[in-house]
Amino acid sequence: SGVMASSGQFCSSARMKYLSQSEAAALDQELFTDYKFSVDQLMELAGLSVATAVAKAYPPSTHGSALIVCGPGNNGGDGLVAARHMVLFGYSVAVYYPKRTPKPLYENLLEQCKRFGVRVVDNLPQPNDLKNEYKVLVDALFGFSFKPPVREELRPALDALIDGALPVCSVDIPSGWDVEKGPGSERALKPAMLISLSAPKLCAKPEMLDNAKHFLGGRFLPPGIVSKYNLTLPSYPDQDQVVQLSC
Ligand SMILES: NC(=O)C1=CN([C@@H]2O[C@H](COP(=O)(O)OP(=O)(O)OC[C@H]3O[C@@H](n4cnc5c(N)ncnc54)[C@H](O)[C@@H]3O)[C@@H](O)[C@H]2O)[C@H](O)CC1
Ligand SMILES: [K+]
Repeated sequence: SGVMASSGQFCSSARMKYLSQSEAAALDQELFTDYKFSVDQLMELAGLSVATAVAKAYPPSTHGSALIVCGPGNNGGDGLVAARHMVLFGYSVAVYYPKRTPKPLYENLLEQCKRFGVRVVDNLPQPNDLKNEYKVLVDALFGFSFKPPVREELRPALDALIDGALPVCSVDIPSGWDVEKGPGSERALKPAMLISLSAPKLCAKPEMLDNAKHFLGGRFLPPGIVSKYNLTLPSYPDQDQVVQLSC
């Protein structure tokens, strides 16, 4: 349990448990092997959480056109799920998905996107021109399995997020950051918002996030995992899937 800030938001950076990269991977594995979740199940909840948090901070009434940059792993899968939910929330949504992993999971999510009216774009405009077409970017390029430095093939996708001059909402990890040590260089992505999934990772400490908004999403962890990893999670309001952290 944490301290309630005057705003009513959860603030407990001193006591918040931040996961290392190996703890995040172990927790994830345990959900599949011991708790018998399927990837699809957790990805759906993760992606719905992302879409919900984006809509709270950048609602469709003011930020109605979104570009979601999806990477080759499950972080990209979360982005594909979020894209579909954002259409239902009233956004016009485009997805840029340059490196596709040929697995039914991702192929099915992409087909669902198309059927829901998500535009799949094969080329990006120059970073400076992104703001002519979009109001908000969702960074679903790399999650907790990322190991810097970024390989050449996905450098242009990351550069679009860095140079796009638009608010970037990062899914789980700001892409390009070290999962534990954070941004690393001056050129690093500076997201306007981070949606940590299941529990924040070390790079989500307030001193690294700067002034970015921070949400926690993925209200799906079994109590046994919460106690085993000593997670200090805020209470989610009502039946919400996301909660905003105030620090
Ligand atoms: N447990 C949960 O809360 C859930 C988390 N989910 C999301 O899954 C990601 C982690 O997914 P994973 O597939 O393990 O890896 P990533 O998406 O982070 O990326 C792997 C992908 O990226 C490539 N890659 C790695 N390093 C580099 C590099 N330096 N340059 C280029 N490419 C790189 C690698 O080859 C892979 O293809 C987690 O963060 C959550 O977002 C799930 O949705 C389920 C619930
Ligand atoms: K990301």
